[in-house]
Amino acid sequence: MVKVNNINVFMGKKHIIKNVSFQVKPGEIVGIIGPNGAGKTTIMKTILGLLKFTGKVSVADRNVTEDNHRALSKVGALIENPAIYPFLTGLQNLELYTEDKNSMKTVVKQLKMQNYIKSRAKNYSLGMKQKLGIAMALLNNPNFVILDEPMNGLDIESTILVRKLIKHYAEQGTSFLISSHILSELQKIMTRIVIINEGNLIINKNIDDFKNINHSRYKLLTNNQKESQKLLQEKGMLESQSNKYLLVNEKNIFSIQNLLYKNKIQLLELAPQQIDFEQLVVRSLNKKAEEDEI
Ligand SMILES: Nc1ncnc2c1ncn2[C@@H]1O[C@H](COP(=O)(O)OP(=O)(O)OP(=O)(O)O)[C@@H](O)[C@H]1O
Repeated sequence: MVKVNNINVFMGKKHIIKNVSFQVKPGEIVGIIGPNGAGKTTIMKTILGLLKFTGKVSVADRNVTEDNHRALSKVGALIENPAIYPFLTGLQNLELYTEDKNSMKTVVKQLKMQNYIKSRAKNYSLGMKQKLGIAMALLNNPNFVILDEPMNGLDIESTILVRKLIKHYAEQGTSFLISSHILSELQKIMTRIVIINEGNLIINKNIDDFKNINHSRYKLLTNNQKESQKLLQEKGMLESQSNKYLLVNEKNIFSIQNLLYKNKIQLLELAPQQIDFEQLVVRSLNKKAEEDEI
């Protein structure tokens, strides 16, 4: 559906996006994650042909360039603040962009905006404006939707609603590229994760593969941690340690049990290390920084 191939973006002399490549397949929900200033919005704008770039971007096999946006006819987007005319009603704003009034009404209903859609947008709250922006991105049955921080300003009920709606559209084949700082929100919907740091793509994985990559660590507790640590270090089997546990690799757990047994050390606990999604992302970012230093 969407192919981003080796793109580079410069702003002045600053190299903002560095050889980034990834794809979004039909029905995929790709979460784009990274620290502030990493380049997430820049990548989104590049795909929309809003910036000068080198490399190749294509949507449904048609190239997007800064001067040619024809490939984007079935692409919806919400980038930064939605472009809303304040003195028009929400509905009038939508009517400016819609090709089909029935599908527009469906989107309004899906986002539960009926109560205020006929009042002027200048009186909308932040969350109401955000929902109008999302509605604009979903107009005209898009086959690809870009959402930059879509949950900004939304209350819990709206967040759940938008999440369900994104899933619903994806099930019908619409692809999504979504950035967010609320990792737990993206975690619930994304099917692929792309991590960007300082303009580089450092992870591009199916979400299940991503969750599994760091599950190979086990935490170990024995009745003699000091001696265990020494033995494991000698054998090169100690990955790291926390206050309470020694951390080891799954591939060594049988050898470790033998080693402890031979040395008459009692095993108290040996279990997979549970880490949450946020820690996985932070660890991926740190790992890349460590590799760069070597
Ligand atoms: N118009 C511009 N001129 C110069 N530099 C820019 C411009 N727009 C963005 N940048 C720089 O490009 C880099 C990437 O910015 P971008 O907005 O893409 O990051 P982001 O990952 O979306 O960040 P955030 O999470 O804070 O929104 C930053 O270093 C930023 O300072």
